[in-house]
Amino acid sequence: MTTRLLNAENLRAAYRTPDGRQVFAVDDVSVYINEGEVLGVAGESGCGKSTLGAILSLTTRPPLYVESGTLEIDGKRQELGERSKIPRTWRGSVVSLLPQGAMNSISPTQRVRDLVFDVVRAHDRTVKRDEALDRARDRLKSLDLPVRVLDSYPHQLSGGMKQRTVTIISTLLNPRLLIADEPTSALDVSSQKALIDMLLQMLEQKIMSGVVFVTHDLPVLRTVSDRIAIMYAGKIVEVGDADEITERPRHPYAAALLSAVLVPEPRYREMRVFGIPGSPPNLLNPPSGCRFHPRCGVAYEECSHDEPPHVGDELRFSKCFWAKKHPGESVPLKAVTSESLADADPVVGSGVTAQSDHHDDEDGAAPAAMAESRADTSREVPTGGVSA
Ligand SMILES: Nc1ncnc2c1ncn2[C@@H]1O[C@H](COP(=O)(O)OP(=O)(O)OP(=O)(O)O)[C@@H](O)[C@H]1O
Repeated sequence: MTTRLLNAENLRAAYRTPDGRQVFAVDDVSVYINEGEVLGVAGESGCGKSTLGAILSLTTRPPLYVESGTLEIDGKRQELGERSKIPRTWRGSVVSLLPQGAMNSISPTQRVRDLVFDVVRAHDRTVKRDEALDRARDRLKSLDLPVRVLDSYPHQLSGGMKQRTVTIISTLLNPRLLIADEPTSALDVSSQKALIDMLLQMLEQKIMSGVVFVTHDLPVLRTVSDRIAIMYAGKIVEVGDADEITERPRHPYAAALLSAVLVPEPRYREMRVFGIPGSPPNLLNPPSGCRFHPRCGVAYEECSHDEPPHVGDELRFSKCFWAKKHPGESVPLKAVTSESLADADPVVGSGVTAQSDHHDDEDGAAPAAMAESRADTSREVPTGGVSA
């Protein structure tokens, strides 16, 4: 039986610019996570992923503010908004953030053990130094990592070990939910694999019960996630099972993101890699209708002025007129390649480019370092590059 860990509904948050305008970087977003799940959040730079991570981890600070929305974790409901008071215990022990670039923010003059003490102490004033260090030692041992890292300065650790160490420190309070923002982006593939293995081990050991994994790296997401949410211009445009999304995208933006993944494996060299034309909109003044329509190769006339419909159920949906007119179908990659745009049926957009026909037919091969990260779900990764 699945148990709901997080329900986040109708989240809306904006940055206030110095001249008093508002940039809604997350606009009416709802997501959920079941106990034991990893939810991947993908999208190009500037689509609102980190902002969503900040809202979910209750770490928003000016100029970002949450206008509205609700968070429910383990059945406990919290209204969000500028005036809402978040119980202190929620931050760190209910939900914890592993922020982007965390490993570079450790003070070079502080040993890891001092950081451990500071973090635990910040949440529990009564804790003794030895207790905090014992907790960290036990945690390192349970994850098969050397306890000597506690005596190290950050510069004495490799990039991969530093990232695993900050991950352990940010989960010392056993949060129910970890929000990991681009945790693998600065790592080489073997360090990525080590971090992902460790996160999955932590889930198994119930150190935390769910992870929101934010990245623009779709191959990594497919490996680690149970479900993936695709974000575009502050909105979630498609959600589904990780394999479903990566193999049968139902939103043209998801298809375009997949098409932009580089494919270094020799057997895929003949595949074409397309970019996504244009760039995400300025959120000060987003396009009307579907925000992707100016870049979409299969857009209809109504996409430019009407809000796209929600097609599907909470397990698998996309917000798209094309999906509404083609229920259950994945975006035909052939129909959105640049060659075939000229023949494509009612198109008003400038052309999403997508990968070759081979994609539909071929099974993927995982980059060696990532392949067995999740033995129970053993997802194959068709590509090895970084998208978007
Ligand atoms: N301080 C700020 N003031 C105004 N707008 C901002 C500010 N910070 C971010 N934004 C805008 O908010 C939007 C979402 O940014 P966010 O960092 O959440 O995106 P992202 O998808 O996480 O990108 P990245 O992968 O580059 O971190 C962007 O359009 C960005 O321009």
